[in-house]
Amino acid sequence: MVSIDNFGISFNETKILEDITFDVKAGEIVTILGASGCGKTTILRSIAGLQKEHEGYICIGDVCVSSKEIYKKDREVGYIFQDYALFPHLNVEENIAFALFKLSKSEKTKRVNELLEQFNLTEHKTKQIHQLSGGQQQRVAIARALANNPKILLLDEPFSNLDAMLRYKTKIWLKDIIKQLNLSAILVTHDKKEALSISDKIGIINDKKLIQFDSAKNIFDKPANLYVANFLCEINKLPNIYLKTLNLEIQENKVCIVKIDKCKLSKEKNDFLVEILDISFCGDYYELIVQLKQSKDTLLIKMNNIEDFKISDFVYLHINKQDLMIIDK
Ligand SMILES: Nc1ncnc2c1ncn2[C@@H]1O[C@H](COP(=O)(O)OP(=O)(O)OP(=O)(O)O)[C@@H](O)[C@H]1O
Repeated sequence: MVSIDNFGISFNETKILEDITFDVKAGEIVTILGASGCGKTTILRSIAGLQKEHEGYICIGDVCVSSKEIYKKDREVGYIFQDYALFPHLNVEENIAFALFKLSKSEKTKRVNELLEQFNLTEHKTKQIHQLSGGQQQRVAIARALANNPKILLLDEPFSNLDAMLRYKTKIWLKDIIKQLNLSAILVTHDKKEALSISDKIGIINDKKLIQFDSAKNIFDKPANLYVANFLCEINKLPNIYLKTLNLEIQENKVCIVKIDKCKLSKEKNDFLVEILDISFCGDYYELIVQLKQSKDTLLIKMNNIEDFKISDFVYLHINKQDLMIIDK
């Protein structure tokens, strides 16, 4: 297990992160999500011991490895970097062996062979890195990160260099390895769909803080605030006129949202007449932009079937009351 407690960091006297607290249990995958530059990689680097100066504590198991008072360089951490950071002048087996400098020659050979076998790399062991495909390079990076049997696995955008199918397969494969080896894994990605599908828990960072940390399902179903909802889900913020018509009163600091696939259009009459401003074909669904006749507010709608609707048609907007969510601004 890895515990991050009250973690904070500044660069050149500018605070980047503060009060970050979360745990990753053995066998658990946690994904850190947030806008570019919010500090995701900095968290991974600090856990790996590559970023020495920070506030708070990082503990691996029962041992505090990082605080103002203690700094333990030797941590049981494997790190898969975004660009894999493989050594171009070393071949596959040498790249993997590099992590095993503490072992004797015979122990090293034994472990490298085990890893080559486990990661299906034996036939490529003497190849240079540039002679490998993206997926093979990634397997070398994973083998190297796991060579010393770490307890913690850190993954920075591990799938970004792979095509869609390989990305999907690798995600399942990596998830299995993490569960089998009972690792605590922390992953950084920009891909929200990937985060939802691979993670046991997701942490969202905004404005230096961890604003929500929960299971993927809970975050998706109950985003803590408008930032999380906008970041992870596709939503509409419902305009005041909509709420007024429904006699729905909400506090000043709250907003009412609805997911775009929960908004339906039909010719069946109700209070919410809308004009269809645009229809986009998106493969297996359509996206429509509609404008409320009463207020000129626009909403985005996702529908599988648009019947015979056309741009400039006037139709009615239907949203079930149970699909409305009232959350913090
Ligand atoms: N060693 C450093 N010295 C100064 N500033 C740094 C240093 N490392 C990171 N930063 C700054 O800290 C902020 C967070 O960087 P970080 O790489 O952790 O962000 P990120 O969320 O991983 O970004 P991205 O999603 O774009 O990879 C950025 O503004 C970055 O410029």
